[in-house]
Formats: sequence, structure tokens, C-alpha cells
Amino acid sequence: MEKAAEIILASSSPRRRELLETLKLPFTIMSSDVEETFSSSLTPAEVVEQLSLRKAREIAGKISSGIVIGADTIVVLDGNILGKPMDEDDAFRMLTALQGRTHTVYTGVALIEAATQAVQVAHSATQVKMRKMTDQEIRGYISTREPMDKAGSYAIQGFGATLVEEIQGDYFTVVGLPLQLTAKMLSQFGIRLF
Ligand SMILES: Cc1cn([C@H]2C[C@H](O)[C@@H](COP(=O)(O)OP(=O)(O)OP(=O)(O)O)O2)c(=O)[nH]c1=O
Repeated sequence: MEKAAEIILASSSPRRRELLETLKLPFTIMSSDVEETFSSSLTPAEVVEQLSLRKAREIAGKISSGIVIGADTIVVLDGNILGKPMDEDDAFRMLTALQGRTHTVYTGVALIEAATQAVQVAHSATQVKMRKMTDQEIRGYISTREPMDKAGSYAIQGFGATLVEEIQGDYFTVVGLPLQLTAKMLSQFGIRLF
């Protein structure tokens, strides 16, 4: 029997690890530590594709075989990109802007086959409608600390679930790894789930 290709998740995000575990494929984790800066002339889709590729490339450069997966998530409101908050005031500003409105979450996924350096990169976008919140509710949510390491300062999989009225698109894109897209990309490298 052919030996299954090893999968390496280039991420320190516990959410991405949990999501990839859903696919029941064995994988290892190597945290990438890349500069998450980008040119302001890029579209949101280009930003997440470029950053996910940068994360995957950093790890692919250190190994000789296996398939590396990198991902990146941003929140976009009125064309402005919201990443992770710098501090509580920044989280307050982001949540004040997002409440009562619809924004788009973009997640990029990059796969690199280390042996051949073959690359696949794509993204998924999901629209999220957030309910109205008072300043007091926003401060209460921030006091849970949940927003502090999340793009857009909320987590749909946590208390943030109570802030989201509806979504259009893949839920997993919002959490940080679109599973349908990831599985499709893995299958293009010959890795099938079932
Ligand atoms: C909007 C949203 C984001 N997030 C998270 C997903 C990502 O972990 C984070 C965005 O930051 P990223 O820079 O995409 O990822 P990361 O720094 O956490 O991990 P790594 O670069 O090592 O892979 O926000 C949620 O968990 N839930 C949500 O609802």
C-alpha cells in the first residue's frame, strides 16, 4: 500500500487544529511565525491568499516531504480590513463598527506539496450579520477576553454566537478554516477522506 502523505498544519491557532481534526486525517503542527503585513493595494481575497501562502511557505521550506496547510482570516467592513485587536480599546472600536451591520469574513487556504513545491491557493468568503449591541454589552463581551486573539474581535464559535443573527456562506470560514474548500484542495493532491 502506498504510504499516505503526511499533512502539516502551519498554524498556532487551536481553532484550526480542532477544525482539521474533524477530517480525521493524521496531521502534525508546525507553527509558522511570519510577518502579517500586506500592501494596502491588495483586495481582501488577495490579502488572505498571500498571507496563507506565506505561512505555508515558511514551513514548506523546512521539510522535504508532506503537504503543508496554511490559512489566514480577516474581517472586512466597508472595504476596511479588521485583523486581531491590539488592545481592549481597539476591540471596542471594531465591535462598535460591526454591531447592527453585515460584514464579510475572508479565509485564505494555501497547500504546498513539499517534495514538488506544487502550490494551491484559494479563499472562501462568508457574510455575517451582527445584531445591535449597546456599549455596555460590548464592554461586557470584551471582559470575557474572547475577542482578544480573533480577527474582527469576536468568535462565532464562542459567546460571539449570541451576537450573530445570520450568516451566508460556510460557517467554518468564519472560525478560520473552510473545511469544504480544504478537503477539495487536499483531494487535488490525491488525499481523499472517504
Ligand atoms: C471572526 C473569527 C475569527 N476567529 C479567529 C480565527 C483565527 O485564529 C484568528 C485570525 O487570525 P489569523 O492571523 O488568521 O490566525 P492565527 O494568528 O490565530 O493563527 P496562525 O496564523 O498561526 O494560523 O481569528 C475565530 O476563531 N472566530 C471568529 O468568529
